[in-house]
Amino acid sequence: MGSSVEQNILVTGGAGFIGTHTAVQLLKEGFKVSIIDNLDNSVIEAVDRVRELVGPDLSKKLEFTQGDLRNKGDIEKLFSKQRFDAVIHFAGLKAVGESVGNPRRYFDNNLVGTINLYETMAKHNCKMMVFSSSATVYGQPEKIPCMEDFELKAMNPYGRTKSQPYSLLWQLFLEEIARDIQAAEPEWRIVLLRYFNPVGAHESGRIGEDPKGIPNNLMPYIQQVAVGRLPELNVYGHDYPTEDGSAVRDYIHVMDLADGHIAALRKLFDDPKIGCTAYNLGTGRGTSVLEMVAAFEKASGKKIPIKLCPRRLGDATAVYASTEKAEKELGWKAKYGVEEMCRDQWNWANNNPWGYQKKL
Ligand SMILES: NC(=O)c1ccc[n+]([C@@H]2O[C@H](COP(=O)([O-])OP(=O)(O)OC[C@H]3O[C@@H](n4cnc5c(N)ncnc54)[C@H](O)[C@@H]3O)[C@@H](O)[C@H]2O)c1
Ligand SMILES: O=c1ccn([C@@H]2O[C@H](COP(=O)(O)OP(=O)(O)O[C@H]3O[C@H](CO)[C@@H](O)[C@H](O)[C@H]3O)[C@@H](O)[C@H]2O)c(=O)[nH]1
Repeated sequence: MGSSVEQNILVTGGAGFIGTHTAVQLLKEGFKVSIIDNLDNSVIEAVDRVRELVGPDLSKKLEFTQGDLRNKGDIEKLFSKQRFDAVIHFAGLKAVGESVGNPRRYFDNNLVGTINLYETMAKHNCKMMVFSSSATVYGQPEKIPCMEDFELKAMNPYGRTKSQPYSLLWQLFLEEIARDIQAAEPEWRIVLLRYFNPVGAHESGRIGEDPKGIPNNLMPYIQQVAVGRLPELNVYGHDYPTEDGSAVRDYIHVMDLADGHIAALRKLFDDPKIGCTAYNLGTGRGTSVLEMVAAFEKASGKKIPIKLCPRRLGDATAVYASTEKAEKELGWKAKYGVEEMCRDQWNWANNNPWGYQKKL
């Protein structure tokens, strides 16, 4: 790719966890960044901290719009003002539990919002997209590591009912929509990034994950136990056929993930034949829940009390990525291990025990 200095990137959902970290890296790499976010699961303070981290000069290249992808007019307004070279599409709701109880809200937000985005992009002839997908599309993999060409088994009805939380089907639908659009209009270039388990925070401790309510995911939960917001961690499953009986995942540092988006953008700009291609973003290493707890205790010096509980419905035993394709084709490889993930997660937690809130 040539110089990225004047490349202008629209980042939907850029005020959120992965979006803020990616915005910092994009600005540092010389891209112009325009964020659209409805602040449904984020706060403007997060964007202010991105500005603070990159400094006043690079901040001039960052624009924020409070808008909602469900409202086509909000997207149209942005595209009619400026030309975007590509879109990184993070905006979406992701709370698994809530999506079971309220699927309409999830389909409306995640599917309608995404379709509005594609339509507006097409209208303005911006046809390059990096999309946030998830390892969840592999369901309960029969083999590990997960390779990108695995059949997405959850798409068959048996897989759907038996092994895939119904609530996560929209992630598969969104991948299918991307593939269909690109197949029908080959000028589109779309990269689907299948994130494994993003954790950690920017090394400054100024930005990080700040879930509303009681966290669903392991690391935010551990973090809240460490700062005294929650009494103990429920460990879901201690009878899995793994070394210590707890489930195994591929945790990836959010800064590595952010850099993966830049590698994906470069691929889009450089490779006219990319079509619609999926890449795993993981480390290729599996870590159990109990190993993660031990690593966090070591990094923080805090004891994390645990309670051994039954398995959580729909959870897979062990999931980790094959990283070969991303290494070979994107020239990207995760740099950080579990130790750095826990160090940075703790630094964020310790400096911001209540997240972006100033006080209780
Ligand atoms: N964090 C993970 O573990 C993980 C794993 C796999 C995939 N993903 C996907 O990656 C994306 C980003 O995840 P995240 O962890 O940063 O989540 P996040 O909730 O922190 O960020 C998403 C952002 O999108 C915004 N948003 C939601 N709906 C919107 C709409 N209709 N219009 C405008 N803005 C909207 C939210 O306010 C939020 O700031 C999501 O699509 C998520 O499904 C996340
Ligand atoms: O309080 C908790 C939370 C989680 N876990 C376990 O920790 C592991 C990791 O869980 P979690 O952090 O919730 O991630 P996953 O279940 O692997 O994946 C979910 O979270 C990922 C990261 O947000 C998304 O990519 C997926 O789509 C979504 O299914 C699992 O074995 C859980 O059972 C616990 O033991 N206690």
